[in-house]
Amino acid sequence: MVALEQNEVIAFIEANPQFLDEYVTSSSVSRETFQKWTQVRRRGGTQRGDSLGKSGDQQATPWMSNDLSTRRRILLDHGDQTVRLMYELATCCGQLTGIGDQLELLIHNEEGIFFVYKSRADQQLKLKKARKSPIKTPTYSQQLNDCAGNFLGEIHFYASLPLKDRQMINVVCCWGTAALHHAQMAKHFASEGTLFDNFARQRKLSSFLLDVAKSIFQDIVSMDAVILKVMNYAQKLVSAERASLFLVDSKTKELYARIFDVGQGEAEHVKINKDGQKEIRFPMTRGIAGVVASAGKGLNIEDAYTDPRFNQDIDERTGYRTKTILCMPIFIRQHVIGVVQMVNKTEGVFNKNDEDSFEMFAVYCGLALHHAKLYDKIRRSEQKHRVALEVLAYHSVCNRDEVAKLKKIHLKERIDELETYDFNGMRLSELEKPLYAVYMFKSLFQDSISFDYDDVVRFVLTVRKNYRRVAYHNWAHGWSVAHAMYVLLHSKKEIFTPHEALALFVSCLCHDLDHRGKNNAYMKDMATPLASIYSTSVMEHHHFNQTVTILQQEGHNILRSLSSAEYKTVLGLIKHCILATDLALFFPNKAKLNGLIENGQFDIQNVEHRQLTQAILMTGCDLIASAKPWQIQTETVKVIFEEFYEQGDAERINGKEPIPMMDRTKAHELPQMQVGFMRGICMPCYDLIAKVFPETGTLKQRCEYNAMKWEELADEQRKKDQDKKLAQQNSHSTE
Ligand SMILES: Nc1nc2c(ncn2[C@@H]2O[C@H](COP(=O)(O)O)[C@@H](O)[C@H]2O)c(=O)[nH]1
Repeated sequence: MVALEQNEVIAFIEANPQFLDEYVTSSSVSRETFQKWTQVRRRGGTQRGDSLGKSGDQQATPWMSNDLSTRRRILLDHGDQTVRLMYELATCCGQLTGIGDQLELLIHNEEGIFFVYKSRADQQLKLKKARKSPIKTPTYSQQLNDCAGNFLGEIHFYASLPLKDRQMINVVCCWGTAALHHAQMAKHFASEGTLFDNFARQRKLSSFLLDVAKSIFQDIVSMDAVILKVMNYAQKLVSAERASLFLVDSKTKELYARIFDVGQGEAEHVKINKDGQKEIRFPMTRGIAGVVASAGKGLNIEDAYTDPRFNQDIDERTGYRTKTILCMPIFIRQHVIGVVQMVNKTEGVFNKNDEDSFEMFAVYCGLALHHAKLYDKIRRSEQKHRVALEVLAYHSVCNRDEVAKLKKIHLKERIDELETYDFNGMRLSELEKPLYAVYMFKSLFQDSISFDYDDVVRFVLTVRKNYRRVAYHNWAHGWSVAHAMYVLLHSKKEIFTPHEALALFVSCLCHDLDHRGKNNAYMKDMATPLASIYSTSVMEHHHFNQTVTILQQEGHNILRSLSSAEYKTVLGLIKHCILATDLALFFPNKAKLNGLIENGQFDIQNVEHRQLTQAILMTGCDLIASAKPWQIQTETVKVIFEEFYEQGDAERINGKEPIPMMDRTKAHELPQMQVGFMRGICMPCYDLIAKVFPETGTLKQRCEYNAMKWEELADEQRKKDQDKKLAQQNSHSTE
């Protein structure tokens, strides 16, 4: 192997700078040799890494020494001096790369961009405004950002830097800026005791507050239980011998102990019994707790008996000797609702940290109290609600006499008059309607569904009881809609399965349960409780809910022979059908079904198509009055508008202008409104039904006839109005 001349070696290295870096940092060179080399680099006055910037820091900064504890101390002691820490970081980079005299540190702040240098005179760091256009361009710039990504400054290198050095600087600066962040945090905490104690305390406080939050939201059982748990935490948090919670009695301006004397460790506390025998109660003008509750500010008392405000009575009553007190107000919505008091620090007095932690604890205590109060309030209102439901259920369920009375009446095998849409349910007596409803149920399902006859009787009678005595949306309407569905199902038994037919019939009978004679728009405008429960189809959701409530009453479950899966399916279909009676849903349903039929895609065996058909059938039955003989139509419309006008009157009383249809001052426009309703809703509905079930064509014809009759009346009304107008004009002209 030929030995190379020294100048050949130097020429090669200068021509291949990365070779030296790769060789020096490879395993060919031992750690000791590497460190010896870097020490050598450190000693030379002009050698790389001794100074920083032009003025240079001639005093070498031992970043390369083995023991960096001194440097670490400098970092921690200057945690709040960002520029100093950045200077140290730049110095470190200079030493690592060996070009400390060929780099500069620039910092950016709201006043501009500045060079950082150490003055030779006093070795202090100085800032010098940087030129807008620098004299020379750095070969490499390392950005320095803080942990939030804010730009702090940059280190400019003016010597060529191999890739490895740049990567090393990048890594060091990443760690350096993170260390800078933590040094700042540490400095902040260090002002209140040792760094690590504060971190430990913060960690303990955080886990305590997290536990409190968990106990509030996860295992809340009662207000006392939560408060007791919270008090125990707090007592341990500030190492107090005892803890007490006093609540403000705003009526008597007193404080009373909700939980008193939560002892160290065990869960012993003086539970306040209901008759108040042991209750600790005193005026808000007395004691440290009274002062804190009145002023709304915390107090840290180092020697209770030397403080004139201290109330010794309680010590005398309990035989306990109070020395130190830490007392904080508890706020809910800016009001002091109580005070929480820690007594006798286990060692010494309560310090600043205890005060800070306890202040934060008091917030959580307020949260716990507030939540517990809300929870107790909810629990009480739930009990009240349950009682109300029990009372309601008792009075809204049919009684034995009603059932016996109905069962006495013999049901004919067949009531054929019921098998036509023209049947006039209005002429039935209050007893015949439920009887005929039971008959229709029996006639439709006796061969397909197993049911208890008495259940059906009770169910029908209770459904009747749960319709209100409003002008139109009453039991007679429910019965009439169920009758229309009966006629269809009786004539076309094969269309729907027994369960589908059952759902359809029951839905019609129940579809307006507990209707108040007001529509959904009214319920929403008046912000009624129902409107706050249901966001869409308010009344229809309520009608369904009432149906389920009745089915759940003892002796009313007409579906009890179904399996749980069948029951769930039928109930789901009942919900679908009742919700479909919301006229707002008719239009999209109609458009969909018409589209399927016109495109030749309609398939009655398709589940979705069946449900659409069921929805349109519900609307058709719901509006059956419009397809009844004219006499029945006019009688029904009379009560419909009576109900409309009552709603309009209620809206006026509440300062709202009713729509014309509900405005009794526009009663003369009724015929025209009916024309609109018949032509715009009823006719399209029956037209669509006839497309699916051609034999229902009579409904469409009857509806057409009624629409024409309303048009005649509307014409007559228009003529009258014109004559009246003419007469008025003539009378004005003669005057
Ligand atoms: N203007 C008219 N409105 C009518 C008529 N028949 C019924 N209706 C209204 O339609 C819906 C039906 O839904 P329901 O389930 O509540 O009965 C309802 O708002 C009725 O007031 C009519 O002939 N004219």
